[in-house]
Amino acid sequence: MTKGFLVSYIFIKLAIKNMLNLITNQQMRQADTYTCQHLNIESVELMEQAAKAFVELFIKYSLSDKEISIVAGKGNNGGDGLAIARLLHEKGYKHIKVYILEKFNSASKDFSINLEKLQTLNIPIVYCYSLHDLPSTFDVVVDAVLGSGFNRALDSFFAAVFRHINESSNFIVSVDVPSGCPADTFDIESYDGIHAHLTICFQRPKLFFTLPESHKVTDDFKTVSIGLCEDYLQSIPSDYFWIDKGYVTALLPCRKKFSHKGSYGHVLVYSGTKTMRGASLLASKAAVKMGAGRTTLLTDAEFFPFANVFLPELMTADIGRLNDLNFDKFSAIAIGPGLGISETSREHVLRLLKLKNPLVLDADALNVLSKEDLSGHPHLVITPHMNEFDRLFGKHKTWYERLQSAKSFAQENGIVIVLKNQYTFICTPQGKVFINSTGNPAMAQGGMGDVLTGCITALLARGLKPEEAAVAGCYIHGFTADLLAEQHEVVSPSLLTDNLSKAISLLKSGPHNIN
Ligand SMILES: NC(=O)C1=CN([C@@H]2O[C@H](COP(=O)(O)OP(=O)(O)OC[C@H]3O[C@@H](n4cnc5c(N)ncnc54)[C@H](O)[C@@H]3O)[C@@H](O)[C@H]2O)[C@@H](O)CC1
Ligand SMILES: [K+]
Repeated sequence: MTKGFLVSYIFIKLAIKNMLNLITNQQMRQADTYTCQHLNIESVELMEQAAKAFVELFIKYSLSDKEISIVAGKGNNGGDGLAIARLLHEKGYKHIKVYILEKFNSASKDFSINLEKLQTLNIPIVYCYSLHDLPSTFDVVVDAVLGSGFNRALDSFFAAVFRHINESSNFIVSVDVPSGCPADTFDIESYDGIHAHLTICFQRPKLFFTLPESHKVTDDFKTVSIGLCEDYLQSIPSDYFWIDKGYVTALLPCRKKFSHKGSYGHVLVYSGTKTMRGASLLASKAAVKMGAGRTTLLTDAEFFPFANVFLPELMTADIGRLNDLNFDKFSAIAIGPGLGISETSREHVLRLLKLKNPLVLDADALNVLSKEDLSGHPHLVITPHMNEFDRLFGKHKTWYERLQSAKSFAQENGIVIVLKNQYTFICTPQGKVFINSTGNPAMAQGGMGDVLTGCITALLARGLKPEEAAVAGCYIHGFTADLLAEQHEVVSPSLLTDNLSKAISLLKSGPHNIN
């Protein structure tokens, strides 16, 4: 192992250590047991911590004047529900009612302890043996029937209760996981569990919630720390990591004293067809704003004046004199935005694939290739959306299957695949999947992908490895849009691009307010 490689290997290990590895329910239960033994606490204390963490977030939703119905099972998820009822009562919530579903064979120990505590308070408790014991409508429901212990198909009673809650509640907040959700098997074809408006997950988000299919199960999710031993959690092997701010900030290269434009790399952006040049301009502008030392747009000579007026920082190269171009001077190349589908486009992309330069392929650059063209390019990042991905790799029935295809292709062929999604998946040659936690629906507008391509290419040019550039590029792209979405209903690609460099400074320093 060379010294450079060793240093970067240790760095990646350390950096991964600081990120949330996503784990299964069963692993979470092991962490639960480990934490109690290691910290020498009773499991009921952990339940109290979980309930406190839930309540701390729940109260931010300003629901204290609403009628809160806690619907509880009799396992530990139900125990959490009872503790939450008590803690909300202590916080002054006046309209709390608890419904306990009596169709469990037995109650867990910690459920029973919490029931005893609850019975001493002035909170109505309804023991439900049939659907008729539940009210006809609910305002706010705290769903604490089934959590990670859900392990078999729902019988008709539970299915009917969940259907009733789904149909007659204004706002449903699930504790840890919506009741009846098979979070580890991803099998929701005939889902009959709770559909939450919000799920407050304990300690880790569930991988399933990052897949579009999860919209049947929860509209949104948030994660709270409940005090499980992080060292133990981090030691659990996982291929899935939730990207956080700290990880990305550590990846970003600094701008150093005595540096010059040559220190920050040179990006080349291939221009698109005459009708879609805006796409390559957006990618170029993103590269400039992302801090590339130089950015060159490869386009027809007749377009040079327009490009220069649009962005004076841009340099230009004549696509008509391609054979004279020395590609060695470019630290990273982007092709695809607005490229157009043609035999010439394919020739251009194949030519670039033969070079050693770090390369980002997006949009039509992917549409003119086959899966076979993509193998064995160690400096390659591809950024397909779902349709582009499925055209290359075949139709997929579910997002989980699609993710598995991307994960194995990236690993087997040594490339980075940025599979775009609300939570974009970055699949690496090491077989890991980094899941981007930033971004929002205000970004859904043509040109947004072109900006992402420019962001990733600039970071490649600035010296980041392909997987690092993809992770940091996606995070910053979404982070900028998240800040802007606080003030703008739509975050256009141009608006986002204009704010990239400001957002990077904020990311490094905080506070997070772009205006
Ligand atoms: N793992 C952790 O980190 C912690 C977990 N806690 C809570 O504990 C929960 C897990 O608790 P449990 O292991 O008791 O599991 P649950 O509370 O999810 O469910 C357990 C009960 O449900 C029954 N059950 C399972 N599937 C069913 C079905 N389809 N129909 C009817 N009954 C069914 C089981 O037989 C058992 O009686 C978590 O989701 C979380 O809410 C917290 O209290 C504290 C910390
Ligand atoms: K639940």
